[in-house]
Amino acid sequence: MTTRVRPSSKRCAVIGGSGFLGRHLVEKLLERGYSVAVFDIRQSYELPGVTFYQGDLCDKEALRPALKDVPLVFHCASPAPASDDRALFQRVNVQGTRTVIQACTELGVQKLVLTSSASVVYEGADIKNGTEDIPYAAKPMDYYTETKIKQEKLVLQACDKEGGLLTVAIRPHGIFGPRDPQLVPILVDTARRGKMKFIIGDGTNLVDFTFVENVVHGHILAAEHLRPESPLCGKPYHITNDEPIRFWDFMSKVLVGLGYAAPRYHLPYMLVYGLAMLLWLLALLLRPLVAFKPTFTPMRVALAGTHHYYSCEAAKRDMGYKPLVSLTEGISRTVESYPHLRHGAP
Ligand SMILES: NC(=O)c1ccc[n+]([C@@H]2O[C@H](COP(=O)([O-])OP(=O)(O)OC[C@H]3O[C@@H](n4cnc5c(N)ncnc54)[C@H](O)[C@@H]3O)[C@@H](O)[C@H]2O)c1
Ligand SMILES: CC(C)CCC[C@@H](C)[C@H]1CC[C@H]2C3=C(CC[C@]12C)[C@@]1(C)CC[C@H](O)[C@@H](C(=O)O)[C@@H]1CC3
Repeated sequence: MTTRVRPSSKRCAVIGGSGFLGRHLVEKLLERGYSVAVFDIRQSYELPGVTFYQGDLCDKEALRPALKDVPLVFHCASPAPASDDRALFQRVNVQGTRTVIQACTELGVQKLVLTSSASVVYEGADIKNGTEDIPYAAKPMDYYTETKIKQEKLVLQACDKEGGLLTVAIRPHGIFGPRDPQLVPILVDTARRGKMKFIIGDGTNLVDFTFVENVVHGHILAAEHLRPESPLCGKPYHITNDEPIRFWDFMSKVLVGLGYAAPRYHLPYMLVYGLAMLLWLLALLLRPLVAFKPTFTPMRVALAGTHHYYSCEAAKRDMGYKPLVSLTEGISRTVESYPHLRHGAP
């Protein structure tokens, strides 16, 4: 007779656990007494209590050992949003997520928590205090968003309260914190090239930036509250700092904290957006001849010049969420963590 090993409830797997959010999540899970299997295409660190499995999440056979006897899986892997490789996004975020769901189902995983994004409802127009019932973007602004929508739908539709896999999606927005590979590094790179002198639009647009530890907290609460009878099943939840801030104030605080000048001169939003569209088209047309990647993409310009902040009331109500780290504290911890990006650093 074969006896099935009952997975320990303090075991979990983090797909994408070598990444920025993934590693912060792994560290907090370890602190809370979980043992963690990390599955990622690359291994970026070593930690006691973590077993690494290196592989591509599109490969079910590679995934199986990492998800075996694990009741809880976090899926926070994705190609970098800055990539413009549509086929890669489609393969990893859509096909790969299908594979993750199949593997979870076949191996008897009980809960799957997906890191989605608040951008799944953003199409360039203002969103003020947006709730989870806003429809998905009909015209997603880039391939990343297009495939995050498909991915979230797949995961939420897979939720089976009748003894099968339970699923929930967390939609963070503008994650920042120590070791972030994109927001602060891109900002500093743009400033070092002298391009952060300008404010796009009138500078009053409010945006959510969310400290990474709050995002982690939201993921763990979601996992621990996900049960067949809970309202979380098959639902998306915004996780924010609950402190919308002017986009340009946030950028200025980070820049000034690192010793750079804050942007000062205003440029009309429509002018910069039009130029970004032109550049994007040019880059597309010239791609066979020269490869160049504009810094100011239409998506980035839209994010910099419109309101986009979201309500996290549903997460407060259904899982007792409350941000643990304030924006001011988060910004100061982030700035301190980048000595090598300070103005004048070698
Ligand atoms: N950073 C943000 O502002 C933000 C905001 C909202 C949502 N998200 C979502 O959060 C998640 C984590 O983002 P992040 O900022 O930590 O990104 P990241 O690039 O630091 O981490 C992603 C990880 O996924 C891994 N990965 C990529 N393709 C893979 C594959 N085929 N197989 C296995 N592993 C693979 C990468 O190696 C990397 O370690 C993503 O799903 C992203 O869409 C990020
Ligand atoms: C070039 C300048 C105008 C600004 C430079 C900073 C930008 C690089 C970041 C400001 C807001 C950021 C952001 C993302 C990427 C980096 C920025 C554009 C995301 C698009 C990354 C992917 C996430 O899913 C999005 C989300 O929904 O949270 C991010 C939104 C904010």
